[in-house]
Amino acid sequence: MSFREEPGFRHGQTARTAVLLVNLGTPDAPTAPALRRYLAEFLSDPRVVEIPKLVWWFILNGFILPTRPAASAAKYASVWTPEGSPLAVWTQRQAAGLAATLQQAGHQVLVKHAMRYGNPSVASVMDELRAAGATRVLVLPLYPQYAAATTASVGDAVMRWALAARRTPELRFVGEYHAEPGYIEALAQRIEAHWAEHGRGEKLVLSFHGVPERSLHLGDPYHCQCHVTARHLGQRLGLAKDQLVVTFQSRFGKAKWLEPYTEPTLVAMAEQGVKRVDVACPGFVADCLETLEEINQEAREAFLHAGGETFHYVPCVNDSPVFVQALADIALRHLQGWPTRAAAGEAEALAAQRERALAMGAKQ
Ligand SMILES: C=CC1=C(C)c2cc3[nH]c(cc4nc(cc5[nH]c(cc1n2)c(C)c5CCC(=O)O)C(CCC(=O)O)=C4C)c(C)c3C=C
Ligand SMILES: [Fe+2]
Ligand SMILES: [Fe+2]
Repeated sequence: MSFREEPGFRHGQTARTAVLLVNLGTPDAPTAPALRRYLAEFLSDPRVVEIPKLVWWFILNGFILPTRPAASAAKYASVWTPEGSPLAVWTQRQAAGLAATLQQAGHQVLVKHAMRYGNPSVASVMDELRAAGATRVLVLPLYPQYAAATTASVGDAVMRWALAARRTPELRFVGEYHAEPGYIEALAQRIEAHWAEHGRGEKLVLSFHGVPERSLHLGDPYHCQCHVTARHLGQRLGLAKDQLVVTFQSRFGKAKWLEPYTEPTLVAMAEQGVKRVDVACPGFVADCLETLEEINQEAREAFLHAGGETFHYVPCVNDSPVFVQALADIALRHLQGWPTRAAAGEAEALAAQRERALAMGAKQ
């Protein structure tokens, strides 16, 4: 095994601290070829589909990749913006907002974003950070609830990059922030602002991305953390138990996933006489295909078709200042002990100068 060449080592170069935001990723374009590349990478991750490798290889290459890309591309086309995929646009804005917030608070920290699948890849951004002199990297996955399929997979990608590095930076990973006060507050304010503008539904449905139910029995804390987020949010909004409904969406394949499923729940509500619902997706911090198409188009249609009258989708926290501040709070808590102040950088440069002077003295 050979290890990557590093940027040339220079005495006195200021060691830099970095924060890397990582989200799931998205195709480069709403086209079948771009979807095929993206889905091939995404669905080949053993963290995402946990069935025997060979069996899955045949299913993926024999059935899914020949058909799903075209169908998914049409869905992506319905939410694509002039600036690109919504997930990519919001993630860039979150990184820019976090950089500005940390800078305004006097911290000199590099902030970049990467995508677990697609571009910019985790490996390419870690290379950029190393080239910029980062020797300490805090990895902050954009998933408030920990799941092996998402959070652990981000860790895998960073550690895979590190396995081939000559000089590995110091690494820290944020695992979860499902009960972070700033995140709950950002969600609550989004919902309250929506109510102030549009009025309230009879029920607030909180739809989280699903995972196979098996992962719950294998010890994944995701299901529990979704419910904790929902409980905090319900308390903050002053909702009674029967006004709040937690559901899980985006089921993939035939296995049993976390229940209740979002769309059948909405249909059942409409059939039972609920006329008006609000739906929010707290597990997604950025609007994306799963919120804008699956919820705001498909689930809306199903609810209205089943007799519901008014369906309101509440947008994700995206780049709301309260959420960006929450990201900064989480980052600063995990950065403790690492130099992030300009003064600390200068102190390091001075120490290096002293080291050089001592080395020169020793030679004479
Ligand atoms: C195959 C199984 C999947 C698991 C397990 C899974 C978990 C999971 N996903 C997210 C967040 C997102 N998923 C998104 C899209 C998406 N998810 C899957 C499959 C699984 N997800 C697929 C095949 C797709 C692609 C779209 C499609 O073809 O249906 C997205 C949106 C990306 C975008 O570009 O907008 C997000 C975000 C979480 C949080 C999660 C587990 C907790
Ligand atoms: Fe997903
Ligand atoms: Fe979906």
